[in-house]
Amino acid sequence: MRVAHSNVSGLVSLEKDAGKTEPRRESPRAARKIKKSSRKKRAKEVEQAEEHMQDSPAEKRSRQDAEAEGNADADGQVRGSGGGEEQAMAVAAEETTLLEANSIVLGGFGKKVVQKVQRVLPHWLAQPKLVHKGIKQNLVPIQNVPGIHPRLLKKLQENNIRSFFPVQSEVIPTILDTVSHGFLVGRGGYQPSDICVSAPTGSGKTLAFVIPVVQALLERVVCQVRALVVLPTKELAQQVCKVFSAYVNGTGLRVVMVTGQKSFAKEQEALVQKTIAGYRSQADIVVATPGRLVDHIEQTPGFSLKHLRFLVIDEADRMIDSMNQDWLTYVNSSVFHAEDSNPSMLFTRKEPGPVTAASTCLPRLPLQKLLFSATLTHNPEKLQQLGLYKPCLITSVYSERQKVTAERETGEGTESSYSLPEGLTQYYVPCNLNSKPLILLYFLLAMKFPCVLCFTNSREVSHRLFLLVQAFGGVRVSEFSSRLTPGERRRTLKEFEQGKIQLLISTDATARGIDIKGVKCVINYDAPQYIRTYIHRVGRTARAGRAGLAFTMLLKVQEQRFLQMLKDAGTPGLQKQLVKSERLKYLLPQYQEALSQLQTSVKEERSEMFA
Ligand SMILES: Nc1ncnc2c1ncn2[C@@H]1O[C@H](COP(=O)(O)OP(=O)(O)OP(=O)(O)O)[C@@H](O)[C@H]1O
Repeated sequence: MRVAHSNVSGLVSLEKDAGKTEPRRESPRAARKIKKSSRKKRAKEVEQAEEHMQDSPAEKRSRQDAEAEGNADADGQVRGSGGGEEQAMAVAAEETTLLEANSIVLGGFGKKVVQKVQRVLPHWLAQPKLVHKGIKQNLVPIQNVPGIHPRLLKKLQENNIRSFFPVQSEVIPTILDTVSHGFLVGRGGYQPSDICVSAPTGSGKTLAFVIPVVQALLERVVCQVRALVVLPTKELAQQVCKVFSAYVNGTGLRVVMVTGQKSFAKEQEALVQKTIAGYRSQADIVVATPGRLVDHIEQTPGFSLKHLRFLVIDEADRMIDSMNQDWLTYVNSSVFHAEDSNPSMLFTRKEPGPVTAASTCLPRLPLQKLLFSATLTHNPEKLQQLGLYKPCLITSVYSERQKVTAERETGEGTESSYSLPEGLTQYYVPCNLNSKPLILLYFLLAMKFPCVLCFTNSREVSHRLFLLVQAFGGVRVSEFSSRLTPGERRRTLKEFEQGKIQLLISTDATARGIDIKGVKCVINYDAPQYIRTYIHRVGRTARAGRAGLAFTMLLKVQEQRFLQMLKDAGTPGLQKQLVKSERLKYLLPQYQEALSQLQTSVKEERSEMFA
């Protein structure tokens, strides 16, 4: 039976069911003892009560008299007054003790001292190789970086690259070192380490993997898919594909992009060719988005990754977030469990495991993973999903001050070190909902900001803001979001890069990785929710050591949280930029007109949608 009663703190406690829960304080033995003694006492009380009932009438009367005078106790012995109460209290106290001994406290909402869990990171994460340099002061002439093939040096010069950025001069030799004995076997026959690179936006990570991958494959004889680069968006894949194409040009290596920009059949044709002897790979390097890649692994006959040597995961933290698409499982099964794998192959394919005598008997073709991101997670559980082998981490920071420790957006409570571009100047602009569009127009019209990339938090806001600015006039404006077809998106980015668009209003579709050289200023029209989003958005400017401005519009209610988020992240020097309402006044009449025009446009669009 469960009996509810109040304990001292007023919380309700339940007498536990026998055998279901354990006594709260006493050991089982002590509890049994207490129970036994209480049973004895109760028996004694019952006995005495019975005796009391059996008294002769005379005795009863004298007892009653004595009781009336308050002088009788339960034993029939005459005591001092109040003896009954005392006894009742003693019994109650005893029962409470007994019940407490046999009960658990539910709730327990009082403050408890919780011991802080000390996080212990794996050594490779806790002790990264730090590239502690700024871009401009630490350019390394390309000839000074050891191991680069003369052919590639020539290509670099052709592409106007005279010096390497710090992260490139560190990462390129590290990767090249792992292929110093050719790409078919690791050094000494061992599986090479996977390499993770965490470096700020615009620090040149793309070239840091393009150069060593192309160099490693320069000597290949048969065309097979040996490098696979996976990226989260089509635009990024296209960008990376362009860089690869610039460096494989004239080498005989082939790069194929599979992102869904072309029809599936066209991509299949580009990947494999059917001959009388079977299927022949047409690609050495495949640049892909995860969904389309899985489609080809499943549905393209002859497309195989069994010769894959490099798996490059760009924007790695974002790609980890998309692990639920299971793309890595498909890649692994295509690499290690290919149906047409030949057991008599000189180089075996086995997933990396412990080094044993048996494992070193046959030469193994290793699969090396290369991870790149400006906001690489330091969460071991997340990284574990990638199945990294003896990874090493290269982290680039400009200064201790700019070392950002944050990963609050995921709420995972783990610390990561991010850093922002050296040439970035950041401001926040206090505003209210009505003044937001006016401030944006003021920046563009009065302050004449050229080439502005403006971020909103949704495609609806992007579209309306675009319509509003268009209706206002005087600004060459475009929008970029999933409302546009891939072709329109490509065209828009091109025009923006060519300077034909002054203001590009975008969702977070352009927040990551997109490299548009002329972006002078980023405006967060809607404040980003997470530090990672902020870092990628503002990283569209101040690239490659250039200067750039970032403005974040903040409503009063957002100010504290946002500034705290940046402060927690250790982001220095966010300055306040006030725009006084008097300065916006001259825009008001035209703005009112634009608003009513916007209403008409929205109505028209709605009626078109439901027509
Ligand atoms: N050694 C170099 N010399 C001159 N320019 C370079 C060099 N390396 C890269 N760049 C240029 O710097 C810009 C940024 O490079 P990249 O896009 O690789 O940066 P990133 O680190 O990948 O940035 P994000 O994290 O935003 O993706 C590009 O325009 C690129 O052409």
